[in-house]
Amino acid sequence: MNWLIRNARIVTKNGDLETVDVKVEDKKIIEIGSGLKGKGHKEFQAEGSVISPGFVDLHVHLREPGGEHKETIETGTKSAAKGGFTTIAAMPNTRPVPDSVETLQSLNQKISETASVRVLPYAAITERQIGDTLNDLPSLKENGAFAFTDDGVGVQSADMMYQAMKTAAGINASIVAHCEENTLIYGGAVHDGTFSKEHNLPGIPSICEAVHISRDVLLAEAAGVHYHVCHISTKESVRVVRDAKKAGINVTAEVTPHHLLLCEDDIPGLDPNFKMNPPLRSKEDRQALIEGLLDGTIDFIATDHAPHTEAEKSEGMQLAPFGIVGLETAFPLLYTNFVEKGIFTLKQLIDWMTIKPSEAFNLPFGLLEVGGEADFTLIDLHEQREIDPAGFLSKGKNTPFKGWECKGWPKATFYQGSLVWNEGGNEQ
Ligand SMILES: NC(=O)N[C@@H](CC(=O)O)C(=O)O
Ligand SMILES: [Zn+2]
Ligand SMILES: [Zn+2]
Repeated sequence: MNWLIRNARIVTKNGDLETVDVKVEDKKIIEIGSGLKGKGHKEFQAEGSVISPGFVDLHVHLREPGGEHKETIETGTKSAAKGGFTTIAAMPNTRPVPDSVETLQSLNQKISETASVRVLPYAAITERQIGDTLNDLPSLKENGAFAFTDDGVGVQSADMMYQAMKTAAGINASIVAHCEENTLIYGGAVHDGTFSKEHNLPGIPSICEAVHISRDVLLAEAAGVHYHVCHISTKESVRVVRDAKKAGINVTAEVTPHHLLLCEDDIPGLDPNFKMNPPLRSKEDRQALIEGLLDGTIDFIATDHAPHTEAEKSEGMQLAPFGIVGLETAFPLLYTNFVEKGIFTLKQLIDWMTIKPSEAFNLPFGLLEVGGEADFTLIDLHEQREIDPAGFLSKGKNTPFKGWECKGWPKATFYQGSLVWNEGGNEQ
């Protein structure tokens, strides 16, 4: 399908909004300008909407194979499209784990059959993510592994991490780390702080994350690899990454919308929709994450979309699984609470959700440009609506943001020139 998007507002390099038409042919953007003429192009009236490159989320749990009761590649990518995402990277904590060429190939097959946006599959660092045996990273890379991670658990052995990093460096691949030192978890379900004390619960201290990051940046320096920190959550972690960058170490980091928006003081009670890993930390930690993003220590935003069933999330704070969904609420939440309040600019927010993750991993996505992929989303910055999990396309309804009033809803998403999400009323 060839499209002519009419009168969308594009964010220019210096952050202004300019009204443009965008012409799409053969999955590519072929022209951006005003008053463009089409020849049989289908028109899409985008008056009043901002056009952004499709969002890129490098931390998503699609749960398939093995966790289809929580999410599938089909439902997770529909949820992504509705949230404005056109490229997502799928975490490997599935059953089976993509730790062999066979399991990865079968995952790729399923993606090509059922995904409605681009899915980049991570492969695991260690066999079954247990941490004992290093996978055959070169073969996995040859078969389409986007990068390597054991997300869901930390790699406990420094030697294992070092071997993985050296191997990854040799094949120009990235190591992506869930940073958690098992001997410092203490059975915690929440952060070791005011909430854990008030409710007499075991807490996960900040050092549980920061000691792994400290270890890993030194290993990454020695191995000469690109090392990426998942869901950074503490002020100590931000400091370690900042110092490592200053020392010239090739480290990048991501932060989630929930760690930017919430802290332990916002947990209303023993509600497992506020339970995720890493946990919501202190308000000083939250402030350090915002500052880290603003000064470039933290490179981009990733949702860590982690769907679980309502039954699983009803097991109480201590027993319920860690994780919350994020794809359908990320942009509206961040736009409303940071851009509308003047803390981030619209351009900063869009960059942290598009070009910044792409640059960190050398991906050719995340820009709206002539000759580039026709991956974009049209966003209504004015209509205000309440977050209603019942309306999510994701199977997961586990969000702490139910009832939050937001603006900035993606109204239509195009992936490779196809309309993959549309609230309707704009096609002619
Ligand atoms: N973040 C979470 O709380 N949960 C993730 C695992 C992870 O990202 O570590 C999950 O798979 O449910
Ligand atoms: Zn993780
Ligand atoms: Zn995760």
